[in-house]
Amino acid sequence: MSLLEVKGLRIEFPSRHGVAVAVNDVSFAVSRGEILGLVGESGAGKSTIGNGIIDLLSPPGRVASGQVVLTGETISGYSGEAIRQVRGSRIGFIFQDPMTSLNPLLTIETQLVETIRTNLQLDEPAASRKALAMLQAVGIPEPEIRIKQYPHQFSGGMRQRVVIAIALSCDPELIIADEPTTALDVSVQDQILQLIRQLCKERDVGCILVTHDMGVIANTTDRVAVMYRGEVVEIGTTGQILHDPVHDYTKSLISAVPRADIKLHRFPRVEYIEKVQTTAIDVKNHWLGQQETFGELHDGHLLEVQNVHLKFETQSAFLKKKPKIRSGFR
Ligand SMILES: Nc1ncnc2c1ncn2[C@@H]1O[C@H](COP(=O)(O)OP(=O)(O)OP(=O)(O)O)[C@@H](O)[C@H]1O
Repeated sequence: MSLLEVKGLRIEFPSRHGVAVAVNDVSFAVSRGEILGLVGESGAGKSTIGNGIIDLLSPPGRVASGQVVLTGETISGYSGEAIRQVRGSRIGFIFQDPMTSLNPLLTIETQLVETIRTNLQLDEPAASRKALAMLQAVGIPEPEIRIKQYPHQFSGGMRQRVVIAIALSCDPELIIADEPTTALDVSVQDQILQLIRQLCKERDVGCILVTHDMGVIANTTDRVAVMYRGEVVEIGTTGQILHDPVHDYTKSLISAVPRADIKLHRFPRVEYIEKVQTTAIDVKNHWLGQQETFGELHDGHLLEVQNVHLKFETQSAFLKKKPKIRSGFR
């Protein structure tokens, strides 16, 4: 039996203007000790899935249909005390910015001990011993001294290690790590990812790793689900996805990863075009950074270029205006 099964999940955000479907018919499974990457560009619905699994959707978000099953128990539909018992003790969370997860006014010891005591019913001395052991496990040097300190006395990477210690302190079955290294200095990003991987393997904890970065996927995950506009367009082992991608969108994500062995003289080539109507768009030989030279664009098409989105309502609008860039390279 899989540790976690997500079956046909649909998450909606109703508003006065209609219902935005953020996640549509998403299914995947995670095994114990497995790192599953959820990858896709901004707005693909990755974080919404993580939040939906543990009922942390920001209002008015709601799980409209589908099921989330943890070790055979259907937890979708849980609320109040039932979902609080799942959060923290059975599913741990690691967010992007460690400062939002840590209370700046409390020592690391207080925060770890409180979490452990709330979830594991240990007395104070036992919880303190476990807190110290967790700091050791995540590689904090001189943990007996550091445990008495406050978050601002730690570097960003060390703070994220503390957050990992808190997330794992209650022996969860699953960790959801949402862009856990995006806010960190490049020099420590890989160390943190390898730490998450190592601890999940050692402790047989499943992990959903949310990222927009194919480089992170390549170095950290066992399997990958590629998300595009709220749907999983491709799922497979990391090796399959990286070396033998099937979907054009996956191919475009992979080609956007900078490679040290290839010297680029020009911007990366446009890789992915979605036709929302039937007329073809010829964007061959046009390069990002030279948007004004795009040619042959036909009425009513939406053109997607890796992480750069260009939207043209009509051909005449394109001729009159410069294309609008909604988001740039990361
Ligand atoms: N509070 C909200 N209200 C309305 N719609 C929302 C809300 N939160 C998310 N959405 C919708 O869900 C979609 C997916 O958002 P989500 O944050 O899950 O994407 P993501 O893939 O995690 O991107 P990012 O990496 O930028 O966080 C958004 O495009 C938006 O339509």
